[in-house]
Amino acid sequence: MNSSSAAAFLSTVAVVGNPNAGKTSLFNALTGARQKVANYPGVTVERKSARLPLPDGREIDLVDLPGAYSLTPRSPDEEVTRRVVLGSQVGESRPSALVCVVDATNLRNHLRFVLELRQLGLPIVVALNMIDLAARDGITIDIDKLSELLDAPVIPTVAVRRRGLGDLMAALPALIDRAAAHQPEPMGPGADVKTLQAEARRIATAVTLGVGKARRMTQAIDAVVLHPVAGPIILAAIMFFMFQAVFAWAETPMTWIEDGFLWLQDAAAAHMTPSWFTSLITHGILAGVGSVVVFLPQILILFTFIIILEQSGYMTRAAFLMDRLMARVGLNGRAFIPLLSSFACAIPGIMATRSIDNPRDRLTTILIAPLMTCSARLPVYAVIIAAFIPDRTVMGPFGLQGFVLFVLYLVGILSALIIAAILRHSLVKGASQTFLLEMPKYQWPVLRDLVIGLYQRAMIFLKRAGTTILVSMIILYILATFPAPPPGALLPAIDYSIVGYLSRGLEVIFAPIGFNKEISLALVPGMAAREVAVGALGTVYALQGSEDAVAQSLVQTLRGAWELPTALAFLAWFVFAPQCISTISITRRETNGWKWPLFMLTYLFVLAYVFAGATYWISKALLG
Ligand SMILES: Nc1nc2c(ncn2[C@@H]2O[C@H](COP(=O)(O)OP(=O)(O)OP(=O)(O)O)[C@@H](O)[C@H]2O)c(=O)[nH]1
Ligand SMILES: [Mg+2]
Repeated sequence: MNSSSAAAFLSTVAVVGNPNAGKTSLFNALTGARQKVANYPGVTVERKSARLPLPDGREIDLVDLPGAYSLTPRSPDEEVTRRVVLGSQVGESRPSALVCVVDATNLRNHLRFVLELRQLGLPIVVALNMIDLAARDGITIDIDKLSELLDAPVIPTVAVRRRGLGDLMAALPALIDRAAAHQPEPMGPGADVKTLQAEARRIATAVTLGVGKARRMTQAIDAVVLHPVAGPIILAAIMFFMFQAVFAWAETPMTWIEDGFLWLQDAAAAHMTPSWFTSLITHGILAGVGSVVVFLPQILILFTFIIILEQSGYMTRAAFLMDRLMARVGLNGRAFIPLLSSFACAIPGIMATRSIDNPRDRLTTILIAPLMTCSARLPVYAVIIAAFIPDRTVMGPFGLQGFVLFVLYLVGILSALIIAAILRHSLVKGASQTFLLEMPKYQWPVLRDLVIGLYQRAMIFLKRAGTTILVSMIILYILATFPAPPPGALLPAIDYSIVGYLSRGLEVIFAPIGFNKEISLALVPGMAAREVAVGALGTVYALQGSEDAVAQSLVQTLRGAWELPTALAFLAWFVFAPQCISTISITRRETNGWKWPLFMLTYLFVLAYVFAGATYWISKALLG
């Protein structure tokens, strides 16, 4: 068979099931893909596919889908699942078979969807996933009986330990053959939800042999972490500790990276003849990119915490704790996960709003997502904090620097809640919906997922440093060195360049809020990606320094060049920072038009300006 006819016969098999059943874990384990897995419902919001070679030499196209409770979609991500499964997705062939993933500890709820899917007439195989957790809870399942009652093969699996994968693979060829032999019968009226629910219960009871010590551990932990008083205190303590760690643990690796870049700068300067090009390498690229890359350790520490909290199942408890507060400002409880993702980056956060069923709730969440402190802002905060906030302790062992970082994140969250409340009473009126959140079981984080998650974060960050940031730095450098100063010029060369003129113009706009011309200038490339602002400061100050001055880190330079009120105003600016271009464009895509992204841009700009200005003038008055 040549490749084109092979492609023509490629069958599609879809992985379907309730949210958090372990579909993506299974998909990753089977295909070697690295899609995001986390211990809460609603992680996958798009269709993802990969080739899978079967034991008999054929290949299939395996598709991972967002979790759904039924084929009656309640949110845009469930709609994706429905369309793919029913074959109504444009440009896509209907899957010829389904792998239905169910959570063995939650059969009563998960079997209902399997029964509904079975009515489609497609060949199915059931992956009875998470049997390790079932065993832990003392649940035993009669697999043969389940298979008989469902009239489909049932394969016990532990997706995260790769158990049962061989058996599952072995079941696939027969499935494809059956699909090829019969066209699925057209769907009849089908049983209603209540009937299916009752049947699911009946089957679950019939095949579940022993429910032993059950979920005693989960209940014991929940009694503490969901306690109305202890719960919020624990949540605040975890967040507080997380930001302390970001500063406390990152110091040593950051020094290494910083020293490495300084060494490179010195080495380049020493081995290359002084020229425009040498200066581009040392002052433009190394100073600019280096001042951003040093923040890699902090980003990784932050994500270690986030991933562990996600995987352990704690994040859903945090969502539960926040739900009352969020409901009070008119946010849907389902907004928690998208907002949480926005701490990494607003883009996946805004995409994750697809799991919110109510369009108004969804829009509100999209509009406030950029107020969650994304990881691109961490370098900006960190460099200013390192330069201006003394490294001393407050309250016992806790550091002032980590505390300030915690406060900055908190200000972002509080402003988001306030803005949401305002929006719900003005532009985006209407009742918001309550939601039911399924609490996942507690689990030890899977090391492999943690490592993959961190690796992916590191790559995203370094890739940006090597692309967006690098390119911005080169453009900035060129604009900062042309035209060359006239002979006998008295001011630093940069003052005669295009950048010099531009920054004097921008300074007019930003001087009232305490920004100098270097900051005003850095804000422009900062629109490409926020951390570029730091790189731009690195380059601009490196260019201003006298040629023979020893290279010093950006932190040292800023300490000498800025006053404290300016530094604080800069921090305040970035809490609201009119977001990067990518956020605007994803908002345009997800809201189908320019109206909302422009609104978002405007309101954030106004807030940033007002808050930075207020911070500047108030702190100036207080500090004399
Ligand atoms: N112990 C155990 N944990 C599992 C197993 N399969 C998945 N998990 C964990 O269950 C959680 C959910 O896994 P995912 O693969 O993200 O679930 P999903 O079905 O893709 O979820 P959505 O995309 O939200 O619908 C993760 O924390 C996994 O590590 C399993 O067989 N055993
Ligand atoms: Mg998934």
